[in-house]
Amino acid sequence: MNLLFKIGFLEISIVNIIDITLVSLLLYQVYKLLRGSVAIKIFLGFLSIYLVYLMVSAFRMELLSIILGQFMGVGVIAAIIIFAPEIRKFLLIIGRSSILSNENVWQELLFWRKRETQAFNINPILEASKSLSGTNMGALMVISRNSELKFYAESGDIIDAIISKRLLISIFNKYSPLHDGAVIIYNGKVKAARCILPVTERDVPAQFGLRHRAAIGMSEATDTLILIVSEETGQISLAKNGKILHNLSFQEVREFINDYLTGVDIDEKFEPITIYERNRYRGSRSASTS
Ligand SMILES: Nc1ncnc2c1ncn2[C@@H]1O[C@H](COP(=O)(O)OP(=O)(O)OP(=O)(O)O)[C@@H](O)[C@H]1O
Repeated sequence: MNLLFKIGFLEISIVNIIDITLVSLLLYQVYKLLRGSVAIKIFLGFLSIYLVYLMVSAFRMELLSIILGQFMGVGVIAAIIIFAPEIRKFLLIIGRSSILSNENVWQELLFWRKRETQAFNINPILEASKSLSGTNMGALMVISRNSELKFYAESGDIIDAIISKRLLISIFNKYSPLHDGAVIIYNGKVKAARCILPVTERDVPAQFGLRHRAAIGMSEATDTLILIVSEETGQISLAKNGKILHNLSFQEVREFINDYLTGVDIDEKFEPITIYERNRYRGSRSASTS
């Protein structure tokens, strides 16, 4: 059964409407993924050529449609090469938002194991952050609720020890051989230290150095919450889903980590980097005019 609607001389079926809605959603997701990067300009270029190609074909302009058709054919391969990092990110987003990406779900399905709650005592993380921030020691902590992040853990040194304030402070002590890089915290344990995180390729405010860029990059690639202690200012920030919250109080940090670990959706509370930049600009303008 396929219901048909008539709008003037146009006939649209339910399937057409679903098709158009899905394509619009897909294009919006691709736009969101590429927004702020150079790739968006290339993507819009491809899209315009494709639209011209469709129009030319509809008007049966054969010579032009053959030329543009050839270009589109080669263009698909070129797009795969040019957009390789974005395609990877897109697949990662699909993978991480799927319920099957949760390692606990696999364990449950395969071994009939009861799902464990990933909430654990976060006081050591907060106390260590307080101490590190007070002594201007930089730190980068990746908190994961549903994955051991083996791939990233293996880029550093595996530790697999129960978290404690002393352990975290020792790791991030400037003289410790483990201080360079990030720690991965999962299920109440420091899984690894000295881990290398993917650095974001987006434009970020100049004040954010490599530590913050790595935190944002990791939050784009995985469903984790990343805590950053700035070595320069001692300020504490959290990154989630490519967004960041800067200069947080310890109470706010506690609430965010607790919410994240108990499965509350906190993504909406984070500021996209573009908004962060705008607010900062407004803030500095009002400060200079007052
Ligand atoms: N890709 C990465 N993965 C993990 N850790 C990283 C990565 N890149 C940088 N770091 C960490 O960040 C440190 C450098 O921080 P940098 O001063 O450039 O950043 P920042 O964002 O300005 O932070 P801060 O405010 O602490 O100065 C490095 O010593 C290293 O420990």
